This record gives sequence, structure tokens and C-alpha cells, in this order.
Amino acid sequence: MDKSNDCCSTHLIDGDGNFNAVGIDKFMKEVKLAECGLSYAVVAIMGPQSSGKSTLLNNLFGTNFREMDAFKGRSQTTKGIWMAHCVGIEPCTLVMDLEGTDGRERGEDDTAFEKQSALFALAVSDIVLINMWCHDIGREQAANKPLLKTVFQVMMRLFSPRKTTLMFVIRDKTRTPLENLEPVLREDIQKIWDSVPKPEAHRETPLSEFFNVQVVALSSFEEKEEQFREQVAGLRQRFFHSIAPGGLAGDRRGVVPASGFSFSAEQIWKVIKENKDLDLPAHKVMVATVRCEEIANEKFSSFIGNEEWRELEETVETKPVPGFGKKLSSILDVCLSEYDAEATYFDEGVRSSKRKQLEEKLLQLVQPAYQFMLGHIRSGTLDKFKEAFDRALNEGKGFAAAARDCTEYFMSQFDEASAGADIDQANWDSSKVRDKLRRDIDAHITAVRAAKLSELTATYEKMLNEALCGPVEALFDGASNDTWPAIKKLLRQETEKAVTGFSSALSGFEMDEVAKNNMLSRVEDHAKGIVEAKAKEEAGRVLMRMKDRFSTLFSHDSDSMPRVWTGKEDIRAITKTARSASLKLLSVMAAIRLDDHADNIESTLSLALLDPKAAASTNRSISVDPLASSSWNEVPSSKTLLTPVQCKSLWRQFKIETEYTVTQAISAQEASKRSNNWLPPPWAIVALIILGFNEFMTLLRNPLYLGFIFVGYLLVKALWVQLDISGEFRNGALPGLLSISTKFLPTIMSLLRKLAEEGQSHANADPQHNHPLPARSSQSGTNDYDSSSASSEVTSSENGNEYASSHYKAQ
Ligand SMILES: Nc1nc2c(ncn2[C@@H]2O[C@H](COP(=O)(O)OP(=O)(O)OP(=O)(O)O)[C@@H](O)[C@H]2O)c(=O)[nH]1
Repeated sequence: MDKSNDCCSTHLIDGDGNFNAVGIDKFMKEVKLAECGLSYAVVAIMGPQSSGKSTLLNNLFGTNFREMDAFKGRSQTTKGIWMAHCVGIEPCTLVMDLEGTDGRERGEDDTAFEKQSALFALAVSDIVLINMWCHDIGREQAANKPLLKTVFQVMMRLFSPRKTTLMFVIRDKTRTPLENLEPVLREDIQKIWDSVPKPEAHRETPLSEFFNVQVVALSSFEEKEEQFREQVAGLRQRFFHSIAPGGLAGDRRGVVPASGFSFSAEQIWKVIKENKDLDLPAHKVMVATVRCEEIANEKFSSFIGNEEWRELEETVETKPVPGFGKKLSSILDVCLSEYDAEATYFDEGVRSSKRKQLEEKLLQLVQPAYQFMLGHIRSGTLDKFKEAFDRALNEGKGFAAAARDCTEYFMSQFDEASAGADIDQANWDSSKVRDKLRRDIDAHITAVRAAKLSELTATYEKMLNEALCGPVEALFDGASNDTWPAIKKLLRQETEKAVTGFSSALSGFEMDEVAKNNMLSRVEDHAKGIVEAKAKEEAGRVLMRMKDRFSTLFSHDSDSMPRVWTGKEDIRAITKTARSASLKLLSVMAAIRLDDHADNIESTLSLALLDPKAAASTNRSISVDPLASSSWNEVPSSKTLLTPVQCKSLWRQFKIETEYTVTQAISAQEASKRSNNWLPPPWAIVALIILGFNEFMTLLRNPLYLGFIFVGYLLVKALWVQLDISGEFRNGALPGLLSISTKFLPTIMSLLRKLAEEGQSHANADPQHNHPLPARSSQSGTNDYDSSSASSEVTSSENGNEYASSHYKAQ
């Protein structure tokens, strides 16, 4: 029978002392040893070569170790150490069949492997069966004596050895009852124990401290097979629940968890082969360290490959994952509890330190995902805060209250959400992200606050602009003594109104008094600035305004009716009034007078510009022009709109530009006077009537004369109109005469030509109806007269209008 093909037995260490790690791993998987934890037992059998060890094990545990064929003779069949799984015994029990001692194959001196395998069996097994022939008991040259000596010697090489059960299996028992055999055997054992050299610490240590000695006797398999089987079946029962308290196994102090068995065995064999002492507690820790490390690494790798984790990690990079903390905690929990389950039977100190390391590694791995999650929570909370804050402001909530409430609410929202992202395994600090959120919120509030404040300021400034610009301009338009007081009053009213409104609008911001007052004073300054800017603007066009005012006053009477220069008006007085009114405008526009400080700009200006002679006489002693200065005495330069020099220059310009209007008026007045004087004086008219009374009467009595006179009148009138005599004389008598004299003859000629043409055309058109010429001429003359008269009237009317309109334009 070839043992290598057995499904449940494997060559653990070969004859040359090589450890079959691959084979044992495979074996462990087959028997599912790793799942057993500490619930497993290891049995080893030692004994002389061909003493029926394999036969016993196969019968006892249902194994399939190779037995020697009885017909081929007693030669060594078991080389090295074999291992098999005991069939049907609970808990899982492994059995090791060791190479027989005192074998002829290795020679008498080659005890190295024997000792090594004995030490290995003692270090690894809970129960060691010592197979011996019954007839060897009490014999001096017994085959098992060297074996026992070896066992006891190697036992000394184990530090803190656990108590192992040494079960002496007496084969081929004789009729001598066991009760008689056992004391002899125990005596033999004790003698051997006493003869073994021991270290100082164990010199007095009894055998029972190290070994739990048991003795069983079996009938011969060959001769009394039936009895043998019965006895073996009874013995088998003792291996059930061997590790339970009071069971067959020893104290199991050095036992390693089943999953570490293969590694532990390999390491023990390695140490034994290197001929070192075996420190089992240290070995246990070493095995635990290596195995826990392996388990931890395996769990870490399986965590990295975990689908759920990978999905979570991938998702959280782009968006928040609801229930992040719970999900991640549960994945980590599964991983760590798997570790716990597998490492549970290893040394507690090692196990927990490796668990801690695994946990740290896992937390390090998942921390970036947590940071992503916190980042999403932070940005999401910030966005929601902005929305809610805007909404609260739009609903009319006070700025500071809205900022405070929203901040408080959304910070608590963040705290809640970040608590949801926390995992049970770590106490991660989210305060940095929280602080960042707080900073972002504060920055947003500050930005919105600044925008709102500047919006409010702009609104009130705009209101002030609207309230002040137009009225101030109108007030400057009618510049008078009351202008600046009126402007001051208007400014005060509007400023008060704006400040009150602005102040109540600012109340929602809960600003400190100083800042608030600063803002209010800025609004006040703005109002003042508007007035000053308007004043500067108006001062820039003061010349135009002065001219307008002059024209208005000059060309209109006290009822604001356009003035017609009839000759009765006092142009000098009118001019003076108009100029002094214009000067008033100049003096009003010369400086900003928003404070109550009085100045004498007006008097200086009127003295220097309106009445230069008086000024000259007043200042004779000083002989200095009061306007030859670039500043007014009482007015600071910031409030000066027009310096004295500018005023002087403006006045000069003004006078030049208005002079034409005055000249025009004077001319018009003279022309008017002349046009009203064409009739002879009344006394001449009375003398003419008295002296010419007879001639008039004669003419009236004779219709022919009357007709001649009428025709003559028509001719003179026609000449008057044609020559525009009244028009020609408007520019003076001499130019009129000269002009008429040059135009007289051509006009007569053209008049006659027209008459001739008229007569010709009538003769050609209707030769039969030859109307009498006088009648026709009379009609024609009448028409001419009418049209001329009308045109003359129109012309004069147009001239009148033109005249009026020229005056109007001048205004
Ligand atoms: N006298 C006697 N012979 C036995 C007994 N059991 C087995 N044998 C015989 O002993 C011989 C050796 O049997 P194995 O079981 O191979 O002995 P072993 O100790 O495993 O041999 P190695 O592996 O070579 O050390 C076989 O021929 C068996 O038939 C027994 O109880 N009494």
C-alpha cells in the first residue's frame, strides 16, 4: 500500500529531515484544520522499528499508514514522520507516525534524527504514544530504554514545556495482569528519569511535572486479533474529547491555533534541526506574530478588493454618499471581525497589536474618502447657506439677524452631516473643515454685506442726486440773495430725509455706532458734494447765464412782455438794471456758501464792476484793483468757484457780448423815433388846412381835378412802394436820398414799361373789346395799389416781426 496516495495522510518530514510545507498546507486544507481554532489535538507515536505502530494507528484512528508486510520480514517501512487525520474522532485529531527507533537502516550511532523527531513530537503533540513490547518491561536491555532516555533528555531542551501525556502502549501483553506490569514499568521510567542529567532549575522536579504517564496493554494483533481490536476500540474511546478538561490531552499551554499549525510545526522543526533549544512560549508568540500578520495582510488585501468599498470610494470622489459613515463603518467592521475570527486563538497581545496595525492601515486607506465626503458636505452646506441667506435677505429679514441665524443653522447642519460621515472605528477630527466652512461663510457674509451697503449707499446717493440736482439748478437759475439760504435749507431737508432713511436701513446691519456714523456722514458729505458739484457746474456757465439774464431783463418789460423800442424807454437805466442783475448772478456764483459765514463778494463786485468810478474814488488812497487777486478775503479757496480775477475777466467778456444788444436797441429806438416823425408838425398841418381851404373846396367841387389828383396819388404811391422810401430812410436821411436818387429813373422806366406791356397784351388778346383805357388803367392801378399796399403792409409787418424776433433771440 502506497501511503503517498492516501487522501488523509501526508509525509510531514521526509527521511532526510526536509519539512514538506507544501504537502502539509494541502493536508490542512483537506482536513479543514484552519477552521478548528484551538479545537484540535495532535497525537504522535514512537517506538522501536516494526513494533506494529502503523498497525495500531490504522486500527485505532482509521488511518491508512503503511504497514509492513508480515511475509517480507521486519524491515523499516516508515521513514521520517507521516501525518494523518484520525477518522471520526472529535475534535479534529491529527496523528503522526514517527520513524521507528533503533532501526538497522540508520545504524547504531545515528541517533540524531531519532532525537530530533522525539523532540518535535514532544513540542507539537498533546499525546505521545510509546509503543513497547510487553516482554521488554523490567528488562535491562529493553528496546525502549534508549528511546525514553532520549525523550527525557530532549524534554530538558524545551523551555517551559507543557505537560504532555505519555501513553505507554504495551504490545503483545501476556497473561500477567496490567496491575502487576504497570508498577514495574513506572519503576523503569522513574529510573530512566532519574538517570537523565537535568539543568539546575529542574534537578528536583518530579517526572509528573512534565509528563502525565498512562499505561495501556494490548493483546497481540497477530495472535489475538479479535481481542486486539476490542481493546483498540476501547482505547479509541479515550481519544474522544481529548482536549476537554480531564481529557487525555495534556495542559495544552503551548498549543497554537490550528491555522498556525503548519507554520508552527515548520518553525519548530527548523529550530530543532539547527540544534537550538526550543522556547515554546516565545515560539507561540512568534507563530502568533507571523500568523496574525498574515491574516491582517490578507484582510487588508481583501478590503482593497472589496466591491462595496471600491464603489463607495469611487462615488465619494465625485459626489456625497448618503450614509457614508455607516456604510464605511460596516465594511471596516466586517473586515476587522474577520480578522478577529481568524486570529482569535493567537496570543492576545500579538493579536491585538496586529489588529491595531491593521486598523490603522485601513483607516489610513479610507481617510481620503472621508476627506472627500467632508469636502462635499462643506461645499454643499456652503451652497445651501448662500441660497438660504439670499432668500432671508429677499424676505426682508435684517442683515445681521439673517447672517446670524443662517450661520448658526448651517453650521449645525454641517455638524450633523459630518457626524453622519464619521466612522465608528476612528475619531477623526473634522474641525479643520468646519473652520474652513466657517471662514467661507464669514467671507460670503462680508462680501454680501459690502455689496448691500454699497447698494444702499448708492440708492440714497441717487435719491439725493434726484432730490438736489434739479432744484439746486433751478435755484441757481434765479440766483438772488436768497439762493444760498434756500439751497442750504433744501440741502438740510434732503440730507435729514436721506440720513433718517439710511439710518433705519442700516439698523438691520447692527453696526457699531462709529461705523454707522461714518456711513451717515459719508451720505451727508455726498449731499454737500452734489450741491458743490452743481455749483461748480453752474459757475462754469455763469457767462451764458449772465447773458441770458441780461437779455431777459433788457428785452422784456416789468410785465415780462417783449419790449418794443418806441423811443420813450430809458435804455441806460434798463441796461444798468440788467447788468446789476447779471452781476448779482456772478456774485452768487462766485463762492459756495453752505455755512453761515458772511462775505462781501457782492459789494466788492458791484463796487468794482458796476461803479468803477466810485470804486476808484474809494480806493484812491490805496490805488489797488480789488479784483486783482486770485482769492476772496473771507472765502477759503476750496469754497471759491470764481476768483476775483475770473470774475473780472467774465464781466469784461459779458460786457463785450452784451454791448451789441444795447447798440441794437439804441438804433432801433432811433429808427422808431424817425419813423414816427415823417408827418409835419401839427401847427404846419393846421396852417395848411386854414390856408389851403379854398383850394380844397375847389378840388372837391370839380370831379375832374379830383380824378387827376387821384391818378397822381396812385402814381406817387406806386413810386413810394417801388422805391421803398420809408425803408430807405430808416438808415438816415442822406443814405436814403442817395439810394432813392440812384433808383428813381430805373423805377420810372420799369413802371412805364409795365404799363406799356399791359396795354399791348390787352390789345392783342381782345381787339374787338377795346375797353376805354382809363377804366382799365384805373382797374389795373387799383389792383396794383391793393397788392402793393398789402405787400407793403406785409413787409412792414414782417419787418416788425423780424425786429421783434431779433430782440427775442437776443434774449
Ligand atoms: N507480534 C506482533 N506483531 C505485530 C503486531 N502488530 C503488528 N505486528 C506485525 O509487525 C510487523 C510490523 O508492523 P508495522 O505496523 O509495520 O510496524 P511498524 O512499527 O509500523 O514498523 P516501522 O514503520 O518499520 O517501524 C508486521 O508484520 C505486523 O503484522 C502485534 O500486535 N504483535
